[in-house]
Amino acid sequence: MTLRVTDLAVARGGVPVLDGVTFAVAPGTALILRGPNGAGKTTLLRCIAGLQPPLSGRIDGAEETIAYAGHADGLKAMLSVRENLEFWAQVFGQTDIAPALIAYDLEPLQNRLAGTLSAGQKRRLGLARLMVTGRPVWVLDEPTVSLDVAAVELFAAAVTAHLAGGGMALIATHINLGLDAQTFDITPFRAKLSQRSAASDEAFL
Ligand SMILES: Nc1ncnc2c1ncn2[C@@H]1O[C@H](COP(=O)(O)OP(=O)(O)OP(=O)(O)O)[C@@H](O)[C@H]1O
Repeated sequence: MTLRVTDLAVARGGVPVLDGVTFAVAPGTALILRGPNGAGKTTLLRCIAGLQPPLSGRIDGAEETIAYAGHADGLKAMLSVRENLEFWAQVFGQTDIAPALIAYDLEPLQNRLAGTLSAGQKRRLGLARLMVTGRPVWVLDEPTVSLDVAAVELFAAAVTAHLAGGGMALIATHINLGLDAQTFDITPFRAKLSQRSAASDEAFL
């Protein structure tokens, strides 16, 4: 099923940030979200992932299909790398964590407590989690933060394999991942200043 966003408006802290956002991500494809700092990428992704409601508009194809990776890795510090993946696999009704361990070169670290990993290693584990969800739509907010060049390549390979299996990816990033993907610049959809100040005024009433 295609992920379809239609005429979406989103707000942060009660202030409209984006308005009229429309795009689609078809099976087997990725869409790269672009836009300067503060443009609203995180806010948009959080709405699509169901973490906050939109102001208006439609999101279709997102029910029970999305695996979201935001700025926080969401690891269980007192579980090992392997136990973290087994935990998430169980949550999503999956069993096989081996491909995720291999894809992110986590086998040598599998018995380490997640809390003892470096920032980049934690990020690798956070991204490996996507693979054990079995979910087709990966919604990723700055996934390569803390990753070295080799790990970025592992990530790009994991996304490419996911797409080849009919998956989808919506990725906010400032770097070039080398993926064969379309880009979508959200800058033209920034809410008008008048909308922003109107909302702020309301907050004072
Ligand atoms: N809790 C908050 N309350 C009010 N405004 C907020 C809050 N969090 C973020 N904002 C504002 O909302 C706007 C959109 O922020 P958002 O994090 O979605 O942008 P972004 O495009 O992801 O930025 P970046 O590239 O820096 O990560 C920004 O102007 C930001 O300052």
